[in-house]
Amino acid sequence: MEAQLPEELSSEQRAKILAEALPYIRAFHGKRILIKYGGSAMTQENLKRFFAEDIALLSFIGVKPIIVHGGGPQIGALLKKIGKESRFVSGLRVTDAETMDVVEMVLVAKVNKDVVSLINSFGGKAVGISGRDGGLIKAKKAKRIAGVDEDLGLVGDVDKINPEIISCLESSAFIPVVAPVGAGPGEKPFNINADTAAGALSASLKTEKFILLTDVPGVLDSDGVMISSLSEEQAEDLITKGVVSGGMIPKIGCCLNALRGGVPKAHVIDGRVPHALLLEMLTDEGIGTEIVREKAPGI
Ligand SMILES: Nc1ncnc2c1ncn2[C@@H]1O[C@H](COP(=O)(O)OP(=O)(O)O)[C@@H](O)[C@H]1O
Ligand SMILES: CC(=O)N[C@@H](CCC(=O)OP(=O)(O)O)C(=O)O
Repeated sequence: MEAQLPEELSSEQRAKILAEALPYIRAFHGKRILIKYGGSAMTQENLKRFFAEDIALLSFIGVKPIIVHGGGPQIGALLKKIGKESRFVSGLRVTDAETMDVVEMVLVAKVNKDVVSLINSFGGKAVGISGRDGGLIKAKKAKRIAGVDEDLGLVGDVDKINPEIISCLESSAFIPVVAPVGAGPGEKPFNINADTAAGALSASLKTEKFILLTDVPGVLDSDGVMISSLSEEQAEDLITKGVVSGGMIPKIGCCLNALRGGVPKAHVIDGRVPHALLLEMLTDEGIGTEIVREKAPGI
């Protein structure tokens, strides 16, 4: 079922919500926000439009959004169509040359352009690039996965980021939309997990926030209740104690990488909620879980 907007609000309620946004608009004006776009927000028609509207709106009020998108399910669907099965190791798709062609076709030629077009249909100035453009993401072959030596073929880790292309686009108020394909040795395309690429880019660009859109309300405790705020240490503790497991482990890992790189706050938010981004950025309550950087002693 498509996500619906709630009942009509009174004019007083509308005015209150708009006025509540002012301090946030002021605080985030001119600031970079890195958003990892994925899950239902990228597949459900209604939610796709809400997301694109949010990005256009944020850009119009002077925020500098940078989007890194996923597309794992879309890659899987095309591979299935051509009769090719994927094998995953710790959530990473083992990528041979033929799979890499499909990954690039789906992420760069299809998903990326669809995201760009939808944002632009709301008046935004989105531009689609991949990590191979302008030398944005240099990749090295991923070798050790979860502490074990593995050969995943053309799967890359982020080696180096050259943010020049992002700064160039931002200086003309373009919104960069990045497909997570990096340039490996000899400029060969490498398949990089989108969460990993997003966290690394957020750290390198020192964004004000790193926001991960996913399909759960946020980080849940052992009783399944959402935790609204975590320190880095508490987040690590949840992994150690096994409260955070499966696909949430690498997500928290990417958040922690962004925080260690100097990003003040990372957020795991529910992309199934209409206008999740605006709710997180421009309202007092926010949504989802924030993970807050611990300041180094003496700072
Ligand atoms: N403590 C936790 N809080 C929230 N989600 C968790 C937790 N532990 C494990 N998970 C799992 O992590 C999943 C999110 O990771 P993943 O499926 O890889 O997301 P996505 O498809 O958005 O990339 C959730 O659907 C949930 O099943
Ligand atoms: C190495 C690796 O696994 N790359 C991912 C890239 C896309 C991705 O990460 O998309 P989601 O965010 O939708 O999962 C893949 O091939 O599926």
